[in-house]
Amino acid sequence: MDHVLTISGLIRRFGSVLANDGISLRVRPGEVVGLLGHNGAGKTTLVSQLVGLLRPDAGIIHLGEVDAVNRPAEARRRVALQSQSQAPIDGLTPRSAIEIACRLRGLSTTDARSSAEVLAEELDIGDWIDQRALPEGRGLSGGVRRLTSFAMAAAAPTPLLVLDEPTNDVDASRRRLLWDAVRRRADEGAGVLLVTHNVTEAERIVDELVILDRGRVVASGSPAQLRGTQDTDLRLELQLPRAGADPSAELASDSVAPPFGRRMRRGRNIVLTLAEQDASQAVTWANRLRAAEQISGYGLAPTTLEDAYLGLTSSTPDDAETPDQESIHV
Ligand SMILES: Nc1ncnc2c1ncn2[C@@H]1O[C@H](COP(=O)(O)OP(=O)(O)OP(=O)(O)O)[C@@H](O)[C@H]1O
Repeated sequence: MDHVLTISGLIRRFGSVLANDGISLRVRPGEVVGLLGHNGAGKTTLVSQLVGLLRPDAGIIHLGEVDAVNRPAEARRRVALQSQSQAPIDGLTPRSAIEIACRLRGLSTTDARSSAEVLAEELDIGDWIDQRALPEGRGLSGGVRRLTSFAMAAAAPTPLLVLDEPTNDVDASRRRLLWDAVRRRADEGAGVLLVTHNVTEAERIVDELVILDRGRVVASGSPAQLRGTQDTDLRLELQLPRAGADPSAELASDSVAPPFGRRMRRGRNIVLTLAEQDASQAVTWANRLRAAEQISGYGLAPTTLEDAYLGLTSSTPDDAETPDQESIHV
């Protein structure tokens, strides 16, 4: 099947910063591809190039058959973008903003009207659809503005839909509606590139994930592939006491410990993966550690993509409280 987006060997520098360092990725029609990365990983730089706001230093960007670097105006017609910053809708109502976005993409007045109605219903923003956005964030909440931005991008069908952190400021129940609306656009044939640093949310709706770290692709594949574990695998999280040695540091010489897969440390928490059949041995081991006050508590649950993601990417300022993060395969 032809790809709606093909990026190959993309390089973009800002002075001495290599913001995109040879990135390659593809999006097929009907597919949601998540682009994950910490702050500063290079996500927005990539998006800006594919919509023609920045020119790459090297590399290929094709939107379908169109070379987006050399024919940006033509490429722009094949992609709709919900950018990370709020759409400038002050003075407009959500209804008029969505209808204008539709008209700019060539829809008739009648189709623009019905598209705004459908999206208001889909996203449950009917109560504010005729309320005017005012300067300085007055008139409409951040969440309704964000949903309106999404609706403006999604209202007229395009081969590629690019969403840069679409759920910022949106409440939990409308987030769900938004994800359903994204999935629906893909099921209707659009390719979706979803840019986010919210791993848990992305995991629920994406078909493929591309993980960026410091401008480079460090991993890509389906969520199950990236978790790097079997669907039945479990994670045992040990909480260490404030001043205690790490009881998982000497696993090889611990005869009671079950075989573990991946071991990751974040501050005072140790996450170990294990096979389902070793669960009861793991609980016995953890109970013994707790009785000996070597740990203050533990939890056993299915493995998460977030564990794999944190193992693949470099530490961020968020990890400042947990400077001793390390990822180890044992
Ligand atoms: N216009 C610019 N001038 C100089 N440096 C820039 C510019 N834009 C981005 N950078 C740098 O390029 C790197 C990648 O930034 P980018 O905004 O693409 O990351 P990001 O993954 O989108 O981050 P965030 O999640 O915070 O939006 C960072 O080191 C950033 O400081």
